[in-house]
Amino acid sequence: MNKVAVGLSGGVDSSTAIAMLRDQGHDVVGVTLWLMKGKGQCCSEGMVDAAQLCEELGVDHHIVDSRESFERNIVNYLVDGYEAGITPLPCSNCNTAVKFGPMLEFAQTELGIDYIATGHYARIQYDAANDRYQLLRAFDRRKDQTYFLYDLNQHVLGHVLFPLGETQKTETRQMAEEFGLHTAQKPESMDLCLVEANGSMQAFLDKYITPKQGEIVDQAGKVLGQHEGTHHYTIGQRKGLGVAYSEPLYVIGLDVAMNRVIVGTRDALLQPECYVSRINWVSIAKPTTPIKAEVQIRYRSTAVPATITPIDDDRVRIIFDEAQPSITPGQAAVWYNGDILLGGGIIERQVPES
Ligand SMILES: Nc1ncnc2c1ncn2[C@@H]1O[C@H](COP(=O)(O)OP(=O)(O)OP(=O)(O)O)[C@@H](O)[C@H]1O
Repeated sequence: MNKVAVGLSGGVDSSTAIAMLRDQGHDVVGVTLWLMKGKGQCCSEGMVDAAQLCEELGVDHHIVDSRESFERNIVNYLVDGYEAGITPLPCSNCNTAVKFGPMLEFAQTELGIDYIATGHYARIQYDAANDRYQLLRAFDRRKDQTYFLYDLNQHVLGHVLFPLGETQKTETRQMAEEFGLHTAQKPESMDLCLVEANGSMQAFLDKYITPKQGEIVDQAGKVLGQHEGTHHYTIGQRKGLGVAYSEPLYVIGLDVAMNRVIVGTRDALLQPECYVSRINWVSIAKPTTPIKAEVQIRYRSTAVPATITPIDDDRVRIIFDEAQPSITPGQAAVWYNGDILLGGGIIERQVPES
């Protein structure tokens, strides 16, 4: 029996995770990070649900005020990124900088508890041959969240449990019912927490970034329309361009200096390669020669075959077997060998060829 501090958002997954661990005989406590002001998951509603759950289970519940860290690491990161013309991925950053590291630190130093757990759908296994903790895709592939966890370090992976890694989401709800948890029928969160809290990413960003009208142009620089601010657009976006054209048009570039949104046809979206930095090698040590792997460039996209060449400690070049659409600077590229997450990093802005 281990003592485990379980991260509780107030949702069904973390509720079931803590109940499962207690059922298996672990000595559990709940920890909720207070991330944002207002109502909703991660905010007051989530904290109340988590507190009620701990009361039902008869276990202690701790709330850690993490609002300042969330503001600094996530809100500022997003606003700065969108202002600079990229589409930052907040969730992996949130997991690394706001959730896992600080929660483990809190558990170990404040509670004297050596392990934390969350309701993420992912698996960890220890590879004795390489003395590394490996991160593996969840059994429920549709719920798999490893893409957002690529940046966790070995220390954290060695002290985290993912009780739902081998569970199908349908079974999670069933277990929650069987455990009699009041969160059993709570609806799924459908989007980023900040999007849920603000209605849309645009509404969130408009609170921080002053809209600045500019031109929508094609690759030749021909003006096709007007936009209300480059931060409203992302590479690959098709909807909401308001431009009439003979073929569907997509955002293929954001030129912040010229305050222009560049659009093109689907062919123009295809890129054969990209550069990725801020690398974290997870399940293997940094290779010295190119490796073949399957690379995922968005949470919901399929991993596709590619060759990854380490350039220096913190940078790789990825050449896809087939050119890919919507390679988006700021999003994570995460590479796998089957179920095993090998590593990942952040897609760099493409440097135009001169
Ligand atoms: N504010 C928080 N405080 C502590 N742990 C959290 C918090 N938010 C999320 N977590 C942990 O991270 C896991 C994944 O969070 P995510 O936001 O992806 O929600 P989810 O998959 O909908 O899970 P849940 O149903 O538990 O909300 C949660 O199951 C929980 O263990």
